[in-house]
Amino acid sequence: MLRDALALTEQGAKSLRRGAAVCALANVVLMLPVGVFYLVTGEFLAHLEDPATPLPLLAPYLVLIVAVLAVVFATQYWQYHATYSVVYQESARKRIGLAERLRVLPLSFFGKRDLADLTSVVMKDTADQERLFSHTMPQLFGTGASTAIVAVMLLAFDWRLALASLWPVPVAVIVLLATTRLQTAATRKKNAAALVLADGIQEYLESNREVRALNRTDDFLARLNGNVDAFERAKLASELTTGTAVSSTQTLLRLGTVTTILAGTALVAAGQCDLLVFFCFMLVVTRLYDPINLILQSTAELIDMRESLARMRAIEQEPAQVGSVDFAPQGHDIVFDGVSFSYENGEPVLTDVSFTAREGEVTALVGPSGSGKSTAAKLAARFWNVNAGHITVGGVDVAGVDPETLLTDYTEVFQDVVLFNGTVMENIRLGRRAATDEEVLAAARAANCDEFVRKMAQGYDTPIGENGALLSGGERQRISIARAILKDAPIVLLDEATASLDVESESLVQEALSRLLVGKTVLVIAHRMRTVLGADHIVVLADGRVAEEGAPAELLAASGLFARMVSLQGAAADWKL
Ligand SMILES: Nc1ncnc2c1ncn2[C@@H]1O[C@H](COP(=O)(O)OP(=O)(O)OP(=O)(O)O)[C@@H](O)[C@H]1O
Repeated sequence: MLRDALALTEQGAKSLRRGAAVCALANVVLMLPVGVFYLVTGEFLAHLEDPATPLPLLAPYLVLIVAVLAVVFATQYWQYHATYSVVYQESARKRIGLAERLRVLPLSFFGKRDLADLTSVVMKDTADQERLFSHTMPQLFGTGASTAIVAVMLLAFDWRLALASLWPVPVAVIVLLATTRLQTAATRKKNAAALVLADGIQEYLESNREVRALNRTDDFLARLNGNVDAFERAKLASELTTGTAVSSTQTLLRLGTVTTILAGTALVAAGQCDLLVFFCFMLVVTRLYDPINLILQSTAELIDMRESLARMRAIEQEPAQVGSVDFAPQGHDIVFDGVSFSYENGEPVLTDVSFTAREGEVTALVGPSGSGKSTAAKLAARFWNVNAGHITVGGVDVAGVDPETLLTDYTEVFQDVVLFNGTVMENIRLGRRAATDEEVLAAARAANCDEFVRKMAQGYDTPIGENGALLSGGERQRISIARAILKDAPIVLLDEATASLDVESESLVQEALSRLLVGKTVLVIAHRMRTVLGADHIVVLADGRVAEEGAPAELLAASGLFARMVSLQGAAADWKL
Protein backbone atom coordinates (compact mmCIF):
# COMPACT_ATOMS: atom_id res chain seq x y z
CA MET A 1 0.00 0.00 0.00
CA LEU A 2 2.72 2.44 1.11
CA ARG A 3 4.85 1.02 -1.64
CA ASP A 4 2.23 1.65 -4.36
CA ALA A 5 1.26 5.07 -3.04
CA LEU A 6 4.83 6.33 -3.05
CA ALA A 7 6.09 4.34 -6.07
CA LEU A 8 8.79 2.67 -3.97
CA THR A 9 10.58 -0.61 -4.46
CA GLU A 10 9.90 -3.28 -1.81
CA GLN A 11 13.23 -2.52 -0.18
CA GLY A 12 12.48 1.23 -0.35
CA ALA A 13 9.12 0.83 1.45
CA LYS A 14 10.86 -1.19 4.18
CA SER A 15 13.55 1.49 4.55
CA LEU A 16 10.91 4.23 4.77
CA ARG A 17 8.98 2.39 7.52
CA ARG A 18 12.19 1.88 9.44
CA GLY A 19 13.31 5.49 8.86
CA ALA A 20 9.94 6.80 10.12
CA ALA A 21 10.12 4.65 13.26
CA VAL A 22 13.64 5.85 13.98
CA CYS A 23 12.60 9.47 13.39
CA ALA A 24 9.69 9.12 15.81
CA LEU A 25 12.06 7.67 18.39
CA ALA A 26 14.62 10.44 17.80
CA ASN A 27 11.92 13.12 18.18
CA VAL A 28 10.72 11.61 21.47
CA VAL A 29 14.27 11.18 22.73
CA LEU A 30 14.88 14.90 22.08
CA MET A 31 12.36 15.56 24.84
CA LEU A 32 14.44 13.61 27.41
CA PRO A 33 16.66 16.59 28.39
CA VAL A 34 13.45 18.43 29.37
CA GLY A 35 12.65 15.51 31.69
CA VAL A 36 16.10 15.72 33.30
CA PHE A 37 15.70 19.48 33.67
CA TYR A 38 12.31 18.90 35.30
CA LEU A 39 13.77 16.44 37.83
CA VAL A 40 16.83 18.56 38.75
CA THR A 41 14.97 21.84 38.97
CA GLY A 42 12.15 20.16 40.93
CA GLU A 43 14.54 18.94 43.59
CA PHE A 44 16.39 22.26 43.64
CA LEU A 45 13.17 24.27 44.07
CA ALA A 46 12.05 21.86 46.82
CA HIS A 47 15.30 22.60 48.65
CA LEU A 48 14.73 26.37 48.27
CA GLU A 49 11.22 26.05 49.68
CA ASP A 50 12.26 23.76 52.50
CA PRO A 51 15.97 23.81 53.42
CA ALA A 52 15.43 20.50 55.24
CA THR A 53 15.06 18.85 51.82
CA PRO A 54 18.57 17.93 50.63
CA LEU A 55 20.08 19.49 47.53
CA PRO A 56 20.03 17.24 44.45
CA LEU A 57 23.07 14.96 44.29
CA LEU A 58 25.41 16.09 41.55
CA ALA A 59 27.00 12.76 40.56
CA PRO A 60 23.82 10.75 39.66
CA TYR A 61 22.50 13.72 37.67
CA LEU A 62 25.81 14.12 35.83
CA VAL A 63 25.67 10.44 34.90
CA LEU A 64 22.03 10.84 33.83
CA ILE A 65 22.85 13.91 31.71
CA VAL A 66 25.77 12.12 30.01
CA ALA A 67 23.56 9.05 29.45
CA VAL A 68 20.75 11.18 27.97
CA LEU A 69 23.19 13.01 25.70
CA ALA A 70 24.63 9.68 24.57
CA VAL A 71 21.13 8.35 23.79
CA VAL A 72 20.27 11.57 21.92
CA PHE A 73 23.49 11.35 19.92
CA ALA A 74 22.98 7.66 19.17
CA THR A 75 19.38 8.10 17.99
CA GLN A 76 20.31 11.13 15.86
CA TYR A 77 23.10 9.13 14.24
CA TRP A 78 20.79 6.16 13.74
CA GLN A 79 18.16 8.45 12.25
CA TYR A 80 20.72 9.90 9.86
CA HIS A 81 21.71 6.44 8.69
CA ALA A 82 18.14 5.12 8.48
CA THR A 83 16.97 8.05 6.36
CA TYR A 84 19.83 9.71 4.49
CA SER A 85 22.15 6.81 3.71
CA VAL A 86 19.66 4.11 2.70
CA VAL A 87 17.64 6.44 0.52
CA TYR A 88 20.45 6.84 -2.00
CA GLN A 89 20.38 3.10 -2.56
CA GLU A 90 16.64 3.35 -3.19
CA SER A 91 17.22 6.13 -5.68
CA ALA A 92 19.76 4.01 -7.59
CA ARG A 93 17.33 1.05 -7.61
CA LYS A 94 14.59 3.34 -8.85
CA ARG A 95 16.62 4.76 -11.75
CA ILE A 96 17.76 1.32 -12.87
CA GLY A 97 14.18 0.03 -12.54
CA LEU A 98 12.82 2.84 -14.72
CA ALA A 99 15.53 2.37 -17.34
CA GLU A 100 14.81 -1.39 -17.42
CA ARG A 101 11.13 -0.64 -17.80
CA LEU A 102 11.73 1.76 -20.69
CA ARG A 103 13.70 -1.01 -22.38
CA VAL A 104 10.71 -3.35 -22.53
CA LEU A 105 7.99 -0.82 -23.29
CA PRO A 106 6.47 -0.85 -26.78
CA LEU A 107 7.46 1.93 -29.14
CA SER A 108 3.88 3.18 -29.10
CA PHE A 109 4.60 4.43 -25.58
CA PHE A 110 7.38 6.68 -26.86
CA GLY A 111 4.94 8.19 -29.32
CA LYS A 112 2.78 9.30 -26.36
CA ARG A 113 5.58 10.70 -24.15
CA ASP A 114 8.19 13.05 -25.49
CA LEU A 115 11.90 12.78 -24.84
CA ALA A 116 12.22 15.80 -22.51
CA ASP A 117 9.38 14.41 -20.39
CA LEU A 118 10.94 10.94 -20.09
CA THR A 119 14.40 12.35 -19.37
CA SER A 120 12.87 14.49 -16.64
CA VAL A 121 11.21 11.41 -15.07
CA VAL A 122 14.40 9.35 -15.02
CA MET A 123 16.71 12.15 -13.88
CA LYS A 124 14.73 14.89 -12.10
CA ASP A 125 11.82 12.97 -10.61
CA THR A 126 14.07 10.31 -9.11
CA ALA A 127 16.37 13.04 -7.72
CA ASP A 128 13.33 14.82 -6.20
CA GLN A 129 12.18 11.56 -4.73
CA GLU A 130 15.68 10.96 -3.36
CA ARG A 131 15.76 14.34 -1.62
CA LEU A 132 12.28 14.02 -0.22
CA PHE A 133 12.75 10.50 1.01
CA SER A 134 15.91 11.48 2.81
CA HIS A 135 14.85 14.88 4.16
CA THR A 136 11.11 14.87 4.50
CA MET A 137 9.14 11.64 4.26
CA PRO A 138 10.60 9.76 7.26
CA GLN A 139 10.32 12.96 9.31
CA LEU A 140 6.73 13.38 8.13
CA PHE A 141 5.67 9.92 9.28
CA GLY A 142 7.99 10.02 12.29
CA THR A 143 6.69 13.42 13.40
CA GLY A 144 3.10 12.16 13.18
CA ALA A 145 3.97 9.33 15.56
CA SER A 146 6.16 11.34 17.94
CA THR A 147 3.66 14.23 18.13
CA ALA A 148 0.96 11.71 19.11
CA ILE A 149 3.22 10.21 21.81
CA VAL A 150 4.26 13.62 23.18
CA ALA A 151 0.63 14.80 23.07
CA VAL A 152 -0.46 11.85 25.24
CA MET A 153 2.38 12.61 27.69
CA LEU A 154 1.44 16.31 27.86
CA LEU A 155 -2.26 15.50 28.35
CA ALA A 156 -1.32 13.16 31.19
CA PHE A 157 0.77 15.89 32.78
CA ASP A 158 -1.66 18.77 32.51
CA TRP A 159 -4.57 18.48 30.08
CA ARG A 160 -5.36 22.24 30.15
CA LEU A 161 -1.86 23.32 29.14
CA ALA A 162 -1.71 20.43 26.70
CA LEU A 163 -4.85 21.64 24.90
CA ALA A 164 -3.52 25.22 24.90
CA SER A 165 -0.34 24.10 23.16
CA LEU A 166 -1.60 21.31 20.92
CA TRP A 167 -4.68 22.84 19.27
CA PRO A 168 -2.73 24.41 16.36
CA VAL A 169 -1.47 21.01 15.18
CA PRO A 170 -4.81 19.58 13.90
CA VAL A 171 -5.88 23.05 12.70
CA ALA A 172 -2.61 23.42 10.74
CA VAL A 173 -3.14 19.99 9.16
CA ILE A 174 -6.71 20.95 8.19
CA VAL A 175 -5.57 24.26 6.63
CA LEU A 176 -2.86 22.46 4.67
CA LEU A 177 -5.20 19.74 3.42
CA ALA A 178 -7.88 22.29 2.53
CA THR A 179 -5.47 24.23 0.33
CA THR A 180 -3.90 21.14 -1.27
CA ARG A 181 -6.16 21.25 -4.29
CA LEU A 182 -5.20 24.86 -5.06
CA GLN A 183 -1.54 24.09 -4.53
CA THR A 184 -1.71 20.98 -6.71
CA ALA A 185 -3.39 22.88 -9.56
CA ALA A 186 -0.72 25.61 -9.44
CA THR A 187 2.06 23.00 -9.30
CA ARG A 188 0.63 21.16 -12.30
CA LYS A 189 0.57 24.37 -14.31
CA LYS A 190 4.16 25.08 -13.30
CA ASN A 191 5.30 21.57 -14.30
CA ALA A 192 3.49 21.80 -17.65
CA ALA A 193 5.19 25.16 -18.34
CA ALA A 194 8.57 23.66 -17.36
CA LEU A 195 8.04 20.81 -19.81
CA VAL A 196 7.12 23.17 -22.66
CA LEU A 197 10.28 25.15 -21.89
CA ALA A 198 12.50 22.03 -21.80
CA ASP A 199 10.93 20.81 -25.06
CA GLY A 200 11.57 24.18 -26.70
CA ILE A 201 15.23 24.23 -25.62
CA GLN A 202 15.75 20.65 -26.77
CA GLU A 203 14.09 21.34 -30.13
CA TYR A 204 16.22 24.44 -30.61
CA LEU A 205 19.44 22.57 -29.84
CA GLU A 206 18.51 19.67 -32.10
CA SER A 207 17.45 21.77 -35.05
CA ASN A 208 19.97 24.56 -34.57
CA ARG A 209 21.49 24.02 -38.01
CA GLU A 210 18.16 24.06 -39.87
CA VAL A 211 16.94 27.06 -37.88
CA ARG A 212 20.03 29.06 -38.80
CA ALA A 213 19.87 27.96 -42.42
CA LEU A 214 16.27 29.17 -42.61
CA ASN A 215 17.14 32.47 -40.89
CA ARG A 216 14.59 31.72 -38.20
CA THR A 217 16.85 32.14 -35.17
CA ASP A 218 15.09 35.33 -33.97
CA ASP A 219 11.62 33.74 -34.22
CA PHE A 220 12.84 30.68 -32.38
CA LEU A 221 14.47 32.68 -29.62
CA ALA A 222 11.38 34.89 -29.27
CA ARG A 223 9.28 31.74 -28.80
CA LEU A 224 11.76 30.42 -26.25
CA ASN A 225 11.64 33.75 -24.40
CA GLY A 226 7.87 33.46 -24.32
CA ASN A 227 8.22 29.97 -22.82
CA VAL A 228 10.63 31.28 -20.19
CA ASP A 229 8.18 34.07 -19.25
CA ALA A 230 5.27 31.62 -19.06
CA PHE A 231 7.31 29.32 -16.82
CA GLU A 232 8.30 32.25 -14.60
CA ARG A 233 4.66 33.32 -14.21
CA ALA A 234 3.54 29.76 -13.45
CA LYS A 235 6.35 29.29 -10.94
CA LEU A 236 5.54 32.56 -9.18
CA ALA A 237 1.85 31.66 -8.99
CA SER A 238 2.72 28.24 -7.60
CA GLU A 239 5.12 29.62 -5.01
CA LEU A 240 2.64 32.29 -3.99
CA THR A 241 -0.12 29.71 -3.45
CA THR A 242 2.08 27.35 -1.46
CA GLY A 243 3.84 30.21 0.36
CA THR A 244 0.53 31.67 1.54
CA ALA A 245 -0.70 28.29 2.81
CA VAL A 246 2.59 27.56 4.57
CA SER A 247 2.93 31.02 6.18
CA SER A 248 -0.61 30.91 7.54
CA THR A 249 0.06 27.47 9.02
CA GLN A 250 3.31 28.64 10.58
CA THR A 251 1.49 31.64 12.09
CA LEU A 252 -1.06 29.24 13.58
CA LEU A 253 1.75 27.27 15.20
CA ARG A 254 3.18 30.48 16.68
CA LEU A 255 -0.25 31.21 18.08
CA GLY A 256 0.10 27.92 19.94
CA THR A 257 3.05 29.32 21.88
CA VAL A 258 0.99 32.44 22.68
CA THR A 259 -2.00 30.44 23.95
CA THR A 260 0.30 28.23 26.05
CA ILE A 261 1.81 31.36 27.66
CA LEU A 262 -1.63 32.87 28.29
CA ALA A 263 -3.14 29.67 29.70
CA GLY A 264 0.01 28.89 31.70
CA THR A 265 0.19 32.40 33.23
CA ALA A 266 -3.49 32.28 34.17
CA LEU A 267 -3.19 28.81 35.71
CA VAL A 268 0.00 29.70 37.62
CA ALA A 269 -1.60 32.95 38.86
CA ALA A 270 -4.65 30.99 40.03
CA GLY A 271 -2.33 28.57 41.79
CA GLN A 272 -3.63 25.69 39.67
CA CYS A 273 -0.35 24.94 37.98
CA ASP A 274 3.19 24.62 39.10
CA LEU A 275 5.61 27.23 37.65
CA LEU A 276 8.08 24.44 36.82
CA VAL A 277 5.46 22.44 34.91
CA PHE A 278 4.57 25.59 32.96
CA PHE A 279 8.24 26.23 32.20
CA CYS A 280 8.76 22.64 31.00
CA PHE A 281 5.65 22.89 28.82
CA MET A 282 7.18 25.97 27.17
CA LEU A 283 10.36 24.03 26.46
CA VAL A 284 8.45 21.07 24.99
CA VAL A 285 6.11 23.22 22.91
CA THR A 286 8.90 24.94 20.99
CA ARG A 287 10.49 21.57 20.22
CA LEU A 288 7.13 20.05 19.34
CA TYR A 289 6.65 22.58 16.56
CA ASP A 290 10.19 22.31 15.18
CA PRO A 291 9.77 19.11 13.13
CA ILE A 292 6.35 20.32 11.95
CA ASN A 293 7.93 23.57 10.73
CA LEU A 294 10.58 21.56 8.96
CA ILE A 295 7.93 19.61 7.08
CA LEU A 296 6.03 22.79 6.27
CA GLN A 297 9.12 24.17 4.57
CA SER A 298 9.01 21.17 2.25
CA THR A 299 5.31 21.51 1.38
CA ALA A 300 6.02 22.69 -2.17
CA GLU A 301 8.30 19.74 -2.75
CA LEU A 302 5.76 17.35 -1.26
CA ILE A 303 3.11 18.61 -3.65
CA ASP A 304 5.59 18.42 -6.52
CA MET A 305 6.38 14.89 -5.51
CA ARG A 306 2.78 13.77 -5.96
CA GLU A 307 3.09 14.79 -9.58
CA SER A 308 6.48 13.13 -9.95
CA LEU A 309 5.16 9.92 -8.42
CA ALA A 310 2.22 9.87 -10.80
CA ARG A 311 4.60 10.19 -13.74
CA MET A 312 6.87 7.42 -12.46
CA ARG A 313 3.90 5.17 -11.80
CA ALA A 314 2.61 5.75 -15.33
CA ILE A 315 5.87 4.30 -16.67
CA GLU A 316 5.90 1.44 -14.20
CA GLN A 317 2.30 0.47 -14.91
CA GLU A 318 2.51 0.72 -18.70
CA PRO A 319 2.11 -2.80 -20.10
CA ALA A 320 5.43 -4.13 -21.39
CA GLN A 321 5.85 -5.83 -24.75
CA VAL A 322 6.64 -9.36 -23.73
CA GLY A 323 6.94 -12.74 -25.44
CA SER A 324 8.72 -16.04 -25.54
CA VAL A 325 12.49 -16.07 -25.63
CA ASP A 326 12.43 -19.45 -27.38
CA PHE A 327 12.38 -18.36 -30.99
CA ALA A 328 13.13 -21.19 -33.43
CA PRO A 329 11.73 -20.22 -36.85
CA GLN A 330 11.78 -22.66 -39.79
CA GLY A 331 13.66 -20.46 -42.26
CA HIS A 332 13.11 -16.71 -42.44
CA ASP A 333 10.22 -16.08 -44.80
CA ILE A 334 8.20 -13.11 -43.54
CA VAL A 335 4.48 -13.55 -44.10
CA PHE A 336 1.93 -10.74 -43.66
CA ASP A 337 -1.51 -12.32 -43.35
CA GLY A 338 -4.48 -9.95 -43.33
CA VAL A 339 -2.59 -7.33 -41.32
CA SER A 340 -4.39 -4.16 -40.24
CA PHE A 341 -2.79 -1.48 -38.14
CA SER A 342 -3.34 2.04 -36.85
CA TYR A 343 -1.24 4.25 -34.60
CA GLU A 344 -2.51 5.77 -31.34
CA ASN A 345 -4.78 8.21 -33.19
CA GLY A 346 -6.82 5.29 -34.58
CA GLU A 347 -6.45 6.34 -38.27
CA PRO A 348 -6.07 3.11 -40.30
CA VAL A 349 -2.57 2.99 -41.80
CA LEU A 350 -2.57 -0.60 -43.10
CA THR A 351 -5.76 -2.51 -44.00
CA ASP A 352 -5.87 -6.26 -44.65
CA VAL A 353 -2.31 -6.40 -46.00
CA SER A 354 -1.09 -9.85 -47.12
CA PHE A 355 2.19 -10.68 -48.85
CA THR A 356 5.27 -12.87 -48.42
CA ALA A 357 8.90 -11.74 -48.35
CA ARG A 358 10.95 -14.87 -49.07
CA GLU A 359 14.31 -15.81 -47.70
CA GLY A 360 17.09 -15.16 -50.23
CA GLU A 361 14.94 -12.65 -52.11
CA VAL A 362 14.67 -8.87 -52.16
CA THR A 363 11.07 -7.79 -51.62
CA ALA A 364 10.48 -4.14 -52.43
CA LEU A 365 7.67 -2.13 -50.88
CA VAL A 366 6.67 0.75 -53.16
CA GLY A 367 3.90 3.28 -53.08
CA PRO A 368 3.14 6.95 -52.60
CA SER A 369 4.41 8.86 -49.61
CA GLY A 370 2.31 7.96 -46.60
CA SER A 371 1.03 4.68 -48.07
CA GLY A 372 2.41 2.70 -45.12
CA LYS A 373 5.73 1.27 -46.42
CA SER A 374 7.85 2.17 -43.38
CA THR A 375 5.06 1.13 -41.03
CA ALA A 376 4.84 -2.32 -42.68
CA ALA A 377 8.62 -2.80 -42.46
CA LYS A 378 8.70 -1.84 -38.78
CA LEU A 379 5.71 -4.05 -37.97
CA ALA A 380 7.69 -6.99 -39.39
CA ALA A 381 10.17 -6.45 -36.52
CA ARG A 382 7.34 -6.01 -33.97
CA PHE A 383 8.08 -2.36 -33.31
CA TRP A 384 4.33 -2.27 -32.64
CA ASN A 385 1.72 -5.02 -32.33
CA VAL A 386 -0.72 -5.35 -35.23
CA ASN A 387 -4.42 -4.69 -34.61
CA ALA A 388 -5.64 -7.56 -36.79
CA GLY A 389 -4.08 -10.42 -38.78
CA HIS A 390 -0.66 -11.99 -38.22
CA ILE A 391 2.94 -11.49 -39.18
CA THR A 392 5.03 -14.65 -39.07
CA VAL A 393 8.76 -15.26 -39.48
CA GLY A 394 9.61 -18.81 -40.47
CA GLY A 395 6.10 -19.82 -39.33
CA VAL A 396 6.35 -18.18 -35.89
CA ASP A 397 3.96 -15.33 -35.08
CA VAL A 398 6.13 -12.35 -34.10
CA ALA A 399 3.43 -11.15 -31.67
CA GLY A 400 4.41 -14.00 -29.34
CA VAL A 401 8.17 -13.44 -29.43
CA ASP A 402 10.14 -11.37 -26.94
CA PRO A 403 11.11 -8.21 -28.90
CA GLU A 404 14.78 -8.36 -27.94
CA THR A 405 15.03 -12.02 -28.94
CA LEU A 406 13.24 -11.30 -32.23
CA LEU A 407 15.58 -8.43 -33.08
CA THR A 408 18.65 -10.67 -32.88
CA ASP A 409 17.45 -12.01 -36.26
CA TYR A 410 17.00 -8.55 -37.77
CA THR A 411 19.26 -5.88 -39.11
CA GLU A 412 17.86 -2.47 -39.86
CA VAL A 413 19.52 -0.07 -42.21
CA PHE A 414 17.32 2.99 -42.04
CA GLN A 415 17.71 6.41 -43.61
CA ASP A 416 18.28 8.16 -40.32
CA VAL A 417 21.49 6.42 -39.30
CA VAL A 418 22.07 6.72 -35.57
CA LEU A 419 25.74 6.97 -34.61
CA PHE A 420 27.12 7.35 -31.13
CA ASN A 421 29.71 9.67 -29.73
CA GLY A 422 32.53 7.12 -29.81
CA THR A 423 35.24 5.98 -32.18
CA VAL A 424 34.61 4.51 -35.62
CA MET A 425 35.64 1.10 -34.29
CA GLU A 426 33.16 1.30 -31.38
CA ASN A 427 30.37 2.40 -33.67
CA ILE A 428 30.84 -0.52 -36.04
CA ARG A 429 31.27 -3.00 -33.19
CA LEU A 430 27.74 -2.18 -32.02
CA GLY A 431 26.66 -4.70 -34.67
CA ARG A 432 28.20 -7.51 -32.60
CA ARG A 433 29.80 -6.64 -29.29
CA ALA A 434 31.94 -9.77 -29.16
CA ALA A 435 33.49 -9.19 -32.60
CA THR A 436 37.29 -9.12 -32.77
CA ASP A 437 39.16 -6.15 -34.25
CA GLU A 438 39.84 -8.23 -37.37
CA GLU A 439 36.13 -8.95 -37.82
CA VAL A 440 35.30 -5.26 -37.42
CA LEU A 441 37.95 -4.34 -40.02
CA ALA A 442 36.65 -7.00 -42.42
CA ALA A 443 33.10 -5.64 -42.10
CA ALA A 444 34.39 -2.10 -42.63
CA ARG A 445 36.18 -3.19 -45.79
CA ALA A 446 33.10 -5.03 -47.10
CA ALA A 447 31.04 -1.88 -46.48
CA ASN A 448 33.54 0.34 -48.34
CA CYS A 449 34.45 2.22 -45.14
CA ASP A 450 38.12 1.33 -45.01
CA GLU A 451 39.38 3.97 -47.40
CA PHE A 452 37.74 6.99 -45.77
CA VAL A 453 38.40 5.74 -42.23
CA ARG A 454 42.11 5.34 -42.92
CA LYS A 455 42.25 8.95 -44.06
CA MET A 456 40.88 10.11 -40.67
CA ALA A 457 43.37 11.48 -38.12
CA GLN A 458 43.39 8.42 -35.86
CA GLY A 459 41.97 5.89 -38.29
CA TYR A 460 39.51 3.52 -36.61
CA ASP A 461 40.18 5.16 -33.26
CA THR A 462 38.95 8.56 -34.45
CA PRO A 463 36.02 9.90 -32.39
CA ILE A 464 33.19 10.70 -34.78
CA GLY A 465 31.39 13.36 -32.71
CA GLU A 466 27.86 13.31 -31.38
CA ASN A 467 25.66 11.31 -33.78
CA GLY A 468 28.53 11.16 -36.24
CA ALA A 469 28.41 14.89 -36.88
CA LEU A 470 31.89 14.74 -38.44
CA LEU A 471 30.88 12.33 -41.23
CA SER A 472 29.20 12.85 -44.60
CA GLY A 473 25.81 11.29 -45.39
CA GLY A 474 27.33 8.52 -47.51
CA GLU A 475 29.97 7.76 -44.88
CA ARG A 476 27.36 7.49 -42.16
CA GLN A 477 25.37 5.04 -44.25
CA ARG A 478 28.42 2.90 -44.95
CA ILE A 479 29.23 2.75 -41.23
CA SER A 480 25.70 1.55 -40.56
CA ILE A 481 26.04 -1.05 -43.34
CA ALA A 482 29.35 -2.21 -41.80
CA ARG A 483 27.49 -2.69 -38.52
CA ALA A 484 24.83 -4.71 -40.30
CA ILE A 485 27.44 -6.87 -42.07
CA LEU A 486 29.07 -7.54 -38.71
CA LYS A 487 25.74 -8.52 -37.15
CA ASP A 488 25.01 -10.85 -40.10
CA ALA A 489 21.34 -11.30 -39.15
CA PRO A 490 19.18 -13.37 -41.54
CA ILE A 491 16.61 -10.60 -42.10
CA VAL A 492 17.45 -7.12 -43.38
CA LEU A 493 15.01 -4.21 -43.25
CA LEU A 494 16.31 -1.56 -45.56
CA ASP A 495 15.02 1.97 -45.95
CA GLU A 496 16.75 3.25 -49.02
CA ALA A 497 18.22 6.68 -48.66
CA THR A 498 16.42 9.39 -50.57
CA ALA A 499 19.06 11.92 -49.67
CA SER A 500 20.90 12.69 -52.85
CA LEU A 501 24.33 11.20 -52.55
CA ASP A 502 26.82 12.05 -55.27
CA VAL A 503 27.26 9.38 -57.93
CA GLU A 504 30.49 7.99 -56.53
CA SER A 505 29.22 7.86 -52.98
CA GLU A 506 25.99 6.24 -54.12
CA SER A 507 27.75 3.50 -56.03
CA LEU A 508 29.97 2.80 -52.98
CA VAL A 509 26.86 2.49 -50.80
CA GLN A 510 25.14 0.22 -53.37
CA GLU A 511 28.19 -1.98 -53.60
CA ALA A 512 28.33 -2.29 -49.80
CA LEU A 513 24.65 -3.11 -49.69
CA SER A 514 24.88 -5.82 -52.33
CA ARG A 515 27.46 -7.58 -50.15
CA LEU A 516 25.20 -7.30 -47.11
CA LEU A 517 22.06 -8.62 -48.78
CA VAL A 518 23.27 -11.93 -50.23
CA GLY A 519 21.11 -14.85 -49.07
CA LYS A 520 19.04 -12.76 -46.63
CA THR A 521 15.32 -12.06 -46.39
CA VAL A 522 15.34 -8.46 -47.54
CA LEU A 523 12.42 -6.11 -47.11
CA VAL A 524 13.27 -2.83 -48.74
CA ILE A 525 11.37 0.43 -48.68
CA ALA A 526 12.31 1.28 -52.20
CA HIS A 527 12.78 4.75 -53.59
CA ARG A 528 14.99 4.16 -56.61
CA MET A 529 14.01 2.70 -59.95
CA ARG A 530 17.15 0.61 -60.05
CA THR A 531 16.31 -1.16 -56.79
CA VAL A 532 12.68 -1.64 -57.73
CA LEU A 533 13.45 -3.22 -61.07
CA GLY A 534 16.28 -5.28 -59.53
CA ALA A 535 14.01 -6.68 -56.78
CA ASP A 536 12.71 -10.25 -56.89
CA HIS A 537 9.26 -9.27 -55.74
CA ILE A 538 7.38 -6.00 -55.59
CA VAL A 539 4.50 -5.14 -53.27
CA VAL A 540 2.68 -1.99 -54.29
CA LEU A 541 0.92 -0.25 -51.42
CA ALA A 542 -1.68 2.42 -51.93
CA ASP A 543 -3.66 3.91 -49.06
CA GLY A 544 -2.46 1.15 -46.76
CA ARG A 545 -3.69 -1.69 -49.01
CA VAL A 546 -1.84 -3.99 -51.38
CA ALA A 547 -2.74 -2.65 -54.81
CA GLU A 548 -0.57 -5.11 -56.76
CA GLU A 549 2.26 -7.55 -56.26
CA GLY A 550 4.55 -9.70 -58.38
CA ALA A 551 7.92 -9.80 -60.11
CA PRO A 552 8.94 -6.52 -61.80
CA ALA A 553 8.59 -7.99 -65.28
CA GLU A 554 5.14 -9.41 -64.47
CA LEU A 555 3.91 -6.11 -63.09
CA LEU A 556 5.25 -4.22 -66.09
CA ALA A 557 3.64 -6.73 -68.48
CA ALA A 558 0.34 -6.55 -66.62
CA SER A 559 0.18 -2.85 -67.50
CA GLY A 560 -1.49 -2.14 -64.19
CA LEU A 561 -0.90 0.54 -61.62
CA PHE A 562 2.82 -0.14 -61.19
CA ALA A 563 3.49 -0.12 -64.96
CA ARG A 564 1.52 3.07 -65.33
CA MET A 565 3.40 4.73 -62.55
CA VAL A 566 6.77 3.64 -63.93
CA SER A 567 6.00 5.08 -67.33
CA LEU A 568 4.64 8.25 -65.81
CA GLN A 569 7.45 8.43 -63.30
CA GLY A 570 8.49 11.93 -64.22
CA ALA A 571 4.97 13.30 -63.99
CA ALA A 572 3.96 11.40 -60.85
CA ALA A 573 5.75 13.65 -58.44
CA ASP A 574 4.22 12.14 -55.31
CA TRP A 575 5.45 8.65 -56.09
CA LYS A 576 8.69 7.56 -54.62
CA LEU A 577 10.34 4.93 -56.78
N1 LIG B 1 4.58 7.23 -35.15
C1 LIG B 1 3.48 7.56 -35.84
N2 LIG B 1 2.38 7.95 -35.19
C2 LIG B 1 1.26 8.30 -35.86
N3 LIG B 1 1.14 8.25 -37.21
C3 LIG B 1 2.21 7.86 -37.92
C4 LIG B 1 3.45 7.50 -37.27
N4 LIG B 1 4.34 7.16 -38.24
C5 LIG B 1 3.69 7.29 -39.42
N5 LIG B 1 2.41 7.71 -39.24
C6 LIG B 1 1.40 7.92 -40.28
O1 LIG B 1 1.16 6.67 -40.91
C7 LIG B 1 0.99 6.83 -42.30
C8 LIG B 1 1.98 5.92 -43.03
O2 LIG B 1 3.31 6.38 -42.76
P1 LIG B 1 4.59 5.60 -43.30
O3 LIG B 1 5.77 6.32 -42.79
O4 LIG B 1 4.45 4.16 -42.99
O5 LIG B 1 4.43 5.80 -44.87
P2 LIG B 1 5.53 5.63 -45.99
O6 LIG B 1 4.81 5.00 -47.15
O7 LIG B 1 6.71 4.92 -45.51
O8 LIG B 1 5.87 7.14 -46.32
P3 LIG B 1 7.24 7.81 -46.86
O9 LIG B 1 7.48 7.21 -48.22
O10 LIG B 1 6.91 9.24 -46.95
O11 LIG B 1 8.30 7.48 -45.87
C9 LIG B 1 1.20 8.30 -42.59
O12 LIG B 1 -0.09 8.88 -42.71
C10 LIG B 1 1.91 8.84 -41.36
O13 LIG B 1 1.52 10.16 -41.12
